[in-house]
Amino acid sequence: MVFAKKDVDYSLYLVTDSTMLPPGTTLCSQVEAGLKNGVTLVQIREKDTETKKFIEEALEVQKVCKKYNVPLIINDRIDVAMAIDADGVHVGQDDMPIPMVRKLLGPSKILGWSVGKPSEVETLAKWGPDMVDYVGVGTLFSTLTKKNPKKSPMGPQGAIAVLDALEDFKASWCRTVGIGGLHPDNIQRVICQCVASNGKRSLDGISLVSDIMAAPDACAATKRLRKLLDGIKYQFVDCKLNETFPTAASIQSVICQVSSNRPLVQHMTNKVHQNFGANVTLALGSSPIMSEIESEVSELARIPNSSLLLNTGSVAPIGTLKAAISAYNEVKRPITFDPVGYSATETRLCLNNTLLTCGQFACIKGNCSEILSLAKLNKDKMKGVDASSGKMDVNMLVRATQIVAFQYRTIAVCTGEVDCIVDGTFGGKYKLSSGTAGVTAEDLPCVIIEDGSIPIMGDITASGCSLGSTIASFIGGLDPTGNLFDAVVGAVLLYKSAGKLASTRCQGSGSFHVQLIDALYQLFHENKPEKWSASLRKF
Ligand SMILES: Cc1nc(C(=O)O)sc1CCOP(=O)(O)O
Ligand SMILES: C=C1C=NC(C(F)(F)F)=NC1=N
Ligand SMILES: [Mg+2]
Repeated sequence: MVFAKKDVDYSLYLVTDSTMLPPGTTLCSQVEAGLKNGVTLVQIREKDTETKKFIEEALEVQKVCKKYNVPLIINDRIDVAMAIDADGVHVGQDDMPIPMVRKLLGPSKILGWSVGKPSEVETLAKWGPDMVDYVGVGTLFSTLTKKNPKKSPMGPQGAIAVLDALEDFKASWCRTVGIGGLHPDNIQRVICQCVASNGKRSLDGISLVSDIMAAPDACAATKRLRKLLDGIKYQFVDCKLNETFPTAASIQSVICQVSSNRPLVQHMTNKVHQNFGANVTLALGSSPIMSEIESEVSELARIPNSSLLLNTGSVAPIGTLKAAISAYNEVKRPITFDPVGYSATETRLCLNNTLLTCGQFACIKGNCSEILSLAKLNKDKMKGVDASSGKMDVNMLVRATQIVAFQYRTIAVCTGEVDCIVDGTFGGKYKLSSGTAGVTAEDLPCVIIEDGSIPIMGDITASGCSLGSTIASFIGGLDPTGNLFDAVVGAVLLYKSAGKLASTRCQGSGSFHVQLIDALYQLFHENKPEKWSASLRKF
């Protein structure tokens, strides 16, 4: 049986591994359980099996695949693939070169290649459409399944770079599956975030080993995966994600929700910010808890209206920060991420990039340089920097904020003289293969808040960090019917207006600290956004 290549369904691609079978299961029983519940492609990958046994197993698996009319791919062993007339072969970068494999297999067989970086895509594109039919994009997340791993986890951002390369090098024929550490807790995020920057393609499927092969109930495991793949909405927070333009009325409603829900805002943040952040949170009718104890994150996340502010000035061990991200994601409670000093040092770059792959953030907020670095638009690439004033051109700021919002499927906030806020959640909608149907970062709705500069803001500690406290309070205080974008925009608008008010009342930076808390308290409790000095405008 020859499968027409265009008909291959890459959506749920099972790769076998008989070294992890639970008691009472066999290679074939696990594969059949998968096939019965939605596996659409099978690859037999048995690195340590002798050829004779490998062929016996492959023939058995092939029989089961034929029963479900699903193609069988053989990993690495081209000889075995030809001997049993399998439907295709998958090879890695260090296996037989693709052109040779294609010569042996002939044109109609399916040929897959492991790809980890754009340069490998350039090679594949040069070979043209008759060579590689699909690529395994990985290693997405750390995994114990692949022995002596040669690649460190690339995260969704690494996969985006590969998807971009496929578009840049015009390899439109080539399909893609993500692989490496994929499980129900990260699959929707991966499909949602792994979209080419031109919006024209997302992954065609996901490929996994242990989630099914090591599952005591492979039927249930496969059903769960199938449901996530066929879903269309990634509801990562317990509130509304619809893209509406915030108004004074909608912001007033957010404040009513916050004051009645009194959110618990867990701060994992730097020492300097802790005290002031706690007072800002209290001024906003919310209750702060400054906790970096790993063993209590799950309990805190489960408290109604919990909200996590993760400020990477925190000195908590990375394991604690990762545990907090997982705990809040698991219960769909919001995380506000503040990648302080994002790329100022190698250490911070590595820490921030690692945390950015660990979970879904409701909001990512940073200053101009942090957002520009996150968007990989560092200054020298920036035509927009005005030589004399050194001021950043608003267009560049908006562009960078849109890129961050798009790539992390989050609400991105860039703070400075002008604040930009972009909604990159797409309402939580996601889809295999077709990306965002061509919608790109620059199409994303952006709100600008300009109220002139407040120079004294820079003369106090934790002014930027405390905007994080404000955002986390507002998001955390939402009802399930509350709107995430309204909450973030409302928080920034309130903070900017309070800053302006405080700067007119203070005598210096010392009293500015106090005046800022008073102004936040006053504007919050008055709850008259239409009277605030800072104003919104659509970009
Ligand atoms: C077979 C394989 N290839 C990878 C790559 O990165 O190319 S990672 C991997 C193992 C994936 O196993 P699990 O789903 O259990 O994490
Ligand atoms: C190393 C591998 C990487 N990717 C894939 C697949 F996902 F199937 F493309 N299979 C492998 N064996
Ligand atoms: Mg290999």
